[in-house]
Amino acid sequence: MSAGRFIALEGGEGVGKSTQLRLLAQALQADGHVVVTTREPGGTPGAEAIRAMVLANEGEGWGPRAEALLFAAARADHVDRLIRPALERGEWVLTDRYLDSSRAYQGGGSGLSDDDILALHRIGSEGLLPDRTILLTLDPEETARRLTLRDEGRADRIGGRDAAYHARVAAAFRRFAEAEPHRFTLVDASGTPESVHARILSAVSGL
Ligand SMILES: Nc1ncnc2c1ncn2[C@@H]1O[C@H](COP(=O)(O)OP(=O)(O)O)[C@@H](O)[C@H]1O
Ligand SMILES: Cc1cn([C@H]2C[C@H](O)[C@@H](COP(=O)(O)OP(=O)(O)O)O2)c(=O)[nH]c1=O
Repeated sequence: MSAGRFIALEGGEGVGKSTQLRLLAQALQADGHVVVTTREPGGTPGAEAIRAMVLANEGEGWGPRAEALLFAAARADHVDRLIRPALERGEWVLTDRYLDSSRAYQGGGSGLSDDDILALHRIGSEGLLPDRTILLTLDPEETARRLTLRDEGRADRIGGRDAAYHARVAAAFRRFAEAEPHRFTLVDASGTPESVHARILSAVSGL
């Protein structure tokens, strides 16, 4: 039985992660693979319950440390009850966001140290990393245009933070990709969905 592979799509809000995840899943299924698609925060009932709490605009929200703990707890349930079992069955797992979003948002955006975020990941998920992380990059103007078309100005608690916050997030993602070239593939998210999909297909061909 062919071993499963674990792929994460990462990047800022609105770059096209969900769109590309669907296209990649279809391509892998056409290739005969069993593919599980999922997202973070979420993917299991417990993780989705945490998602609702952490992204809701109501109430006073969470400080960066509490936020990092909540995302790590959601991930622990997601890894334990969905990701690891699927990989052990030899299936492919594609997730829309994973650990590097915590590193970029709670680390780069909110200032927690990368060591602290990685320590939470060791505790929560035994440090499980994807076989490949695809980082979608897009200039902020085009990203904003796509978000406006999709969300008509609505934003969740984190998406609604200011441009400087999201610029720190984007810079953090790039730092991670430069530091771990074996795991990350940088993909230009501009152009038609099909053209981005073609770039992603060539990025995962080695897997
Ligand atoms: N290549 C593309 N060109 C133009 N619009 C796109 C492209 N890919 C996705 N979109 C649109 O942009 C918005 C954000 O895409 P989405 O896949 O939801 O991004 P993310 O999951 O990264 O937030 C959606 O309305 C989607 O239909
Ligand atoms: C997984 C994860 C997501 N997030 C944030 C990123 C997003 O603002 C939000 C997830 O919402 P999401 O649905 O991914 O937003 P979008 O589709 O616009 O990218 O949670 C973190 O801050 N830390 C994390 O560990």
